[in-house]
Amino acid sequence: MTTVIDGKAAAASVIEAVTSAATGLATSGHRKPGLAVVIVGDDPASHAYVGAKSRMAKQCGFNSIQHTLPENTAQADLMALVASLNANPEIDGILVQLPLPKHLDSEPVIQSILPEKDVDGLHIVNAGKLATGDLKTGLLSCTPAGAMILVRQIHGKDLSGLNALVIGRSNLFGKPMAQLLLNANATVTIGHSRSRDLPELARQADILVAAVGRAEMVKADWLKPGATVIDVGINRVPAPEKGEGKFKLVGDVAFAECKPVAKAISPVPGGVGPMTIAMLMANTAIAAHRRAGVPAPSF
Ligand SMILES: Nc1nc(=O)c2c([nH]1)NC[C@@H]1CN(c3ccc(C(=O)N[C@@H](CCC(=O)O)C(=O)O)cc3)C=[N+]21
Repeated sequence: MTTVIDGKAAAASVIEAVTSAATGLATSGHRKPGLAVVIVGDDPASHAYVGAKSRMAKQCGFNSIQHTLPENTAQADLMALVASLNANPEIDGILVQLPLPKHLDSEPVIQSILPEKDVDGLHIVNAGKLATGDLKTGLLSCTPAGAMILVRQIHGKDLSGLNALVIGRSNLFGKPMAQLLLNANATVTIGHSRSRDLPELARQADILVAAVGRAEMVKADWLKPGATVIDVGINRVPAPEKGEGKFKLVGDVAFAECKPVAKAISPVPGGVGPMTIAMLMANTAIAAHRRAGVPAPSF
């Protein structure tokens, strides 16, 4: 029987550990962890995600603040807000929701966040620590860190001898995911839109991680029988069966046909998505402990 990986349950247990870590800080006389979420513009999907993050932060016992800036915000004003959050001693974590409106350049904004407050793990210092094998002193990118916890549920910590394929090469996900898998001793391949034969690469993978943003691209005949499949895609597609003009979420993996071939598979929704938010909370708790000079928990 195929295991359908329960991302909601895994996220709930991370959140429980984060909440008790936050309580521990508060009862030992420290500030509660402070998370600042910055959102620019009116994109409804972004507002939905940010709302979920702010709610979860409150649930964890954090001091959660949200800055909502208008669509026409200037680059300099966004940079100034980040500078003030960097300087604010009550703030342990800063997240600038992506994507930003087209007239803004996200890279200088992200790189201006203090690395120790970069709970998205996107600052070059944090990316560089991961790339050089330091997984202890920086902050890890949330979605790959969450996906890795799901992989560990199936295979344990040591992936020696296993072939892993990551489809997608973004700084946000593909590259850090590949590095986490490599760090766990997997034999890692990164596939992407210019790869010659993705299905053939996929058929060699014991662990297949799909993050391309193309609905149900990975088919059953791409899988090595017994593979573990982690679906990072989030695609909103029309769902006429739910009614006219309705949509549903699907991943990058054709779930129904792949499930019988896989050993384990993460669904969309209810797989990696909830883990992303949980790891954001985990990073904020870690950052708060470090800034308080208290040994940080690991998740
Ligand atoms: N600076 C930044 N950091 C991010 O981490 C970041 C971002 N910008 N921009 C957008 C993406 C996307 N993202 C998700 C988080 C949770 C779910 C999630 O919980 N999804 C639910 C379903 C939610 C629904 O129904 O819409 C699930 O998969 O079960 C999905 C996607 C974080 N992102």
